[in-house]
This record gives sequence, C-alpha cells and structure tokens, in this order.
Amino acid sequence: MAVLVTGGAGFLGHHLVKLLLDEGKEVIVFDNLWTGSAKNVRYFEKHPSFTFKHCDIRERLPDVGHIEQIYHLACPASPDRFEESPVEILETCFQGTKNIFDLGVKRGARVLIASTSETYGDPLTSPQSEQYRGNVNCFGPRSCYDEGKRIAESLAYAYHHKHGLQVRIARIFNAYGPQMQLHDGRAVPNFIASAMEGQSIVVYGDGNATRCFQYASDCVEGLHRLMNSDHDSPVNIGSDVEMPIGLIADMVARVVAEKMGQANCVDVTFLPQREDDPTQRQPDIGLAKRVLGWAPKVELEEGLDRTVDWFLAEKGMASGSRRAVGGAITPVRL
Ligand SMILES: O=C(O)[C@H]1O[C@H](OP(=O)(O)OP(=O)(O)OC[C@H]2O[C@@H](n3ccc(=O)[nH]c3=O)[C@H](O)[C@@H]2O)[C@H](O)[C@@H](O)[C@@H]1O
Repeated sequence: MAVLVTGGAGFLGHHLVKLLLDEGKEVIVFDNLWTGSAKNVRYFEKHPSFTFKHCDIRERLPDVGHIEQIYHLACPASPDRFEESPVEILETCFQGTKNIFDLGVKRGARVLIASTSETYGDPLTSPQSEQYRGNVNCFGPRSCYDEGKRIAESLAYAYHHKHGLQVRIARIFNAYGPQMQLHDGRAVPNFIASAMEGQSIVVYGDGNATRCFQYASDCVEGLHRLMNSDHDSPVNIGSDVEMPIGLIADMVARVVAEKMGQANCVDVTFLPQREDDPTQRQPDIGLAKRVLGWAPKVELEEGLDRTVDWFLAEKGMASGSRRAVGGAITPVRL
C-alpha cells in the first residue's frame, strides 16, 4: 500500500515515516524543508520503499501514482514561527490543505489531518473534550495557527460532505521527542538547549501554566490507529498527565545536569507570559481510548531521558554516568 506523508521531514513526520516503513508500506514524502530537516530525509533515502518530493503544498503538487492514505502533517508547529510567518502559515493551513484534499479526492485516498489542541484556544474548561468549542482569539499572535487549523477541520468536513472524501482528524496535544530541532522554539527543546549550553532556562509566566506532554512514538501510534479506524470526527491524541511548565523546566535541568555529570543544574528565569498563551491544557482522551484502544505509554521521565540522550548524541556530547545533582531548583506551585 502506498502512503503519502506531507511534512514527512519534520519531527513527527520522521517518526510516522519510520513506523510506516517498518510495517512494509511504500512511503512518499512531500516537504519543502521549511521547518523539517534534510537530515530526517537522508535517514530514509536508501530505503527502497521511500520517495522524497521536495515541494510546497501551497503550490501545484507533483504527480504521484496510486496512493491509499495521506497523512497531512505539513505546517510549522512552534509558536515562534507563528509570529515570524503568520501569512504563510494561514496559506499552508487553507490552500495547502485544500490541495491535499483535492489530491485525496482524485486518488480516492483517505486523508488524516494533524489538527491541534490549539483549536481549543485558551480553554475555559478542563479537561478539553472533543465537544468543547474552544476559546480562540481570532485576532492575535497565535490566531494564524489556531484559526488555520480550525479552517482545516472545516475543510475536512466540507470535502467529506461535498465530495465523499474519507477524513480523519487528530487533535494533537504537545508532542516532543528525538528529531525535534534544538532551536525549534517549543518548551522541551528550548529547555534542553539552554541546559546543555549552561544558560538559564526561560519560563514565560509564573511557571504555573500547564501542559500534558506526549512522547513522539505514542503520538504517531495514535495517528496510525486513527487513520485505520472508522471514526471520522475529531479525536484528541495526547497525554492526560497535566504538569506545570515550571516543574518541567526543573525536570529537564536536572536530567541534563545528571547526564552531563555536572554538580549543579542551570537555574530558571521567569519572563512575562506571552499573549494568548493558554494557561491550562489537558485533553480528555476517553474517546481515543474507546474508539482506538489507544493511550500513551511512555512516561514523561522516561521520554525526557531518551530525548536528552538523543540531543546530547546529536551534539557529540555523549551522555555521562548519572550522578545526584544539587543546586537551586525553583519550587513551583501547582
Ligand atoms: O502541541 C500542541 O498542543 C500545540 O501547542 C503548541 O503550543 P504550546 O503549548 O504553547 O507549546 P510550547 O511552545 O512547547 O509551550 C508550552 C508552554 O511552555 C512555555 N514556554 C515555551 C518555550 C520556552 O522557552 N519557555 C516557556 O516557558 C510556553 O509559554 C507555554 O506556556 C504549539 O502551538 C503546537 O506545536 C501544538 O499544536
């Protein structure tokens, strides 16, 4: 079976491509390497079932033969990019998604889109179930992504009803893991980068904003199960273990210091909260458990351990033996 992955050179794309190749699929990747990496592509280039097409999904798409499924992941996902390239992100979410849906109709392929917890905006209720309609600011620094992903979901609904396209919608909550860019801008790689470089970790706000981080392999397993399920309404894919960001910063500082054999952790600096940054986020994953038989397996401690090992290896800084670490850890209230 041939499967197309848009954004397959990105962080989640990499893990998904690996899973699909491992199960014997023919995989074609579309990526313009905007936020994805050539290194992620090189990793697979010798695989006989892998094809890479360097292209921008906002433009005319390259020809592909028979494909049965499309995982549509292509879009920058770091809030830093939202501020740099809002127009391009909106174009990707609307025109890019529309081009992919047209391809899905032409080829009779099922399309799964990577939507997001950001469709709930700064939620007024917690945990967020798929029925919650969200609290999104349509005129702010995050709106290109939040509204972009909401229009992508609307397009999925429209194509399903007008053209009979088979759609699957995954609302992904805060994924992290190996293959992220060190300077991606999201919390986990930022915290690891600062700790590895011996710099203070920057936390926006008072450290009490919460997130639930899910490890990459859990996330792509959820996407894969959703694609192969009968469920055509949105499904939350995330961990439901909620933690304050300040505590995650402390955990990262400690893991990096232990692995680098340092006696003290880097400290944490608090800067003002960013505009429209959600203060509380936790998915209700009851639906994913029921209809997909899926729940995340990798605990945060284990996932951070593996992720830090990967970043250290990438930088040629082999992980040292772990030792107890002292130093100032900023206490955080939940
Ligand atoms: O995965 C999701 O559910 C969505 O949320 C993410 O947005 P956000 O939750 O803000 O992700 P991060 O940038 O990792 O930030 C998490 C929290 O850490 C804080 N943060 C981030 C980076 C940093 O250096 N310091 C810091 O305190 C942020 O202000 C925020 O409160 C991104 O928008 C998307 O990748 C994704 O669709």
